[in-house]
Amino acid sequence: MTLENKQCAEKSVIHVDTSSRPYDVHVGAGNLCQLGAIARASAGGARCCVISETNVAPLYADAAEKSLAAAGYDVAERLVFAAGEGSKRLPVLADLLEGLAARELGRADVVIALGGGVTGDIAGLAAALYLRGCEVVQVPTSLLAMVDSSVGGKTAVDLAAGKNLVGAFWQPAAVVADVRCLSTVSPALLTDSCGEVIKHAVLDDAALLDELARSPLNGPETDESRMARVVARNVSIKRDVVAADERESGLRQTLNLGHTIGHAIEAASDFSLGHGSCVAAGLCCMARASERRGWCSPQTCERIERCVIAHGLPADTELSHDVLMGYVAHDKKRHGATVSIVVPEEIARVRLRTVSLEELAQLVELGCGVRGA
Ligand SMILES: NC(=O)c1ccc[n+]([C@@H]2O[C@H](COP(=O)([O-])OP(=O)(O)OC[C@H]3O[C@@H](n4cnc5c(N)ncnc54)[C@H](O)[C@@H]3O)[C@@H](O)[C@H]2O)c1
Ligand SMILES: O=C(O)C(=O)C[C@@H](O)[C@H](O)[C@H](O)COP(=O)(O)O
Ligand SMILES: [Zn+2]
Repeated sequence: MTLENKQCAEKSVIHVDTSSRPYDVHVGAGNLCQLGAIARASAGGARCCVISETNVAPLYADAAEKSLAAAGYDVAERLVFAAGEGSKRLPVLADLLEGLAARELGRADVVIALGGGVTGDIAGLAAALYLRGCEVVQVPTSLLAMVDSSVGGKTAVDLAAGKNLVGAFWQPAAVVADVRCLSTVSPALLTDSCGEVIKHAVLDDAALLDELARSPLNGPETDESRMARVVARNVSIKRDVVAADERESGLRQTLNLGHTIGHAIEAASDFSLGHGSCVAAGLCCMARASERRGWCSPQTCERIERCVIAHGLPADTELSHDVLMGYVAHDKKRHGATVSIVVPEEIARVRLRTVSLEELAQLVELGCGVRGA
């Protein structure tokens, strides 16, 4: 195979057909230089502004802006906020909105969200709000953002009461994922992101789960080609769900697998633990609870735990059940005295259950902190 063909083989385009707007997710090595052309074809507009953060902007904003200018955009001065979950807050959102206004972006102009899930969430929300909605192109640079947060249109900031409590559904005009950007990601962040990859495999792809358990995605066997394939498969899994249920009235709630307990672990750590690691721990806790309730087999639970542990991700939490329940009580999926949870039954089969807070407390007792007990 010639080099040119090999590069073509690593590229894929996944079409996402949500009811509010259809768009394409471009996955491949070296895609960043195509950003301008993809934005022009999908979002149009005359002017654009890159929103990024202090770690990612020095690495990739010049290349992104060069590509945008080459495609004919009038590129406004970029907006850069402090990296980290601590920035996913209303004051930072307000600064970004003031920044877009100061740069005189119009409603037909384009926000470029360049970064990990934090950037995608807050820049996506800024785009949803600014002038009651302008175009956004998502350019995910972390693995988590490539496989999950850039796709599906959930945007949000956090409140003191919990994660993602203020947000909007706002689909991008396009997603441009360049797996080459992962070359600058730290091993710890790559590992963290694998939590959402494993979640997708548990939801819909038993063969992928077993492949990942044998050969972890954060291991030495992963080259750009494998990474691009796994990212594209993850995007397809998420695409199928969000296309069927964009506003999370049913099926989309399954994407919250591992999140009821995961979000609680994340908030209790004051966001010092990464989102993907917390999802991995929450997923294993729910799998163990499911096994002990007789909802899934020991083998199913073990396959999930094995894959999580093979990636060096946490398979449990040491937080007390009281602390966990204190945070779960603020979960968005709580409706009065009940909470919606996602329970693994088999690999590639999960069930949504509505449980009382008392039942959830029992599941937490069964699934969390059981190692060595
Ligand atoms: N909207 C959704 O559907 C959705 C889905 C999953 C997660 N999320 C949200 O995403 C966030 C987590 O995303 P994340 O893990 O990407 O966090 P993040 O954006 O904070 O990125 C993690 C770290 O990696 C750095 N980074 C990102 N790309 C890099 C690169 N290419 N090279 C070097 N450093 C890089 C960042 O600067 C940061 O320090 C959470 O806020 C979570 O709630 C949203
Ligand atoms: O896209 C979705 O839907 C998801 O639930 C994906 C999750 O991985 C993501 O963490 C999402 O932000 C969680 O949504 P929330 O509504 O529980 O905050
Ligand atoms: Zn998540």
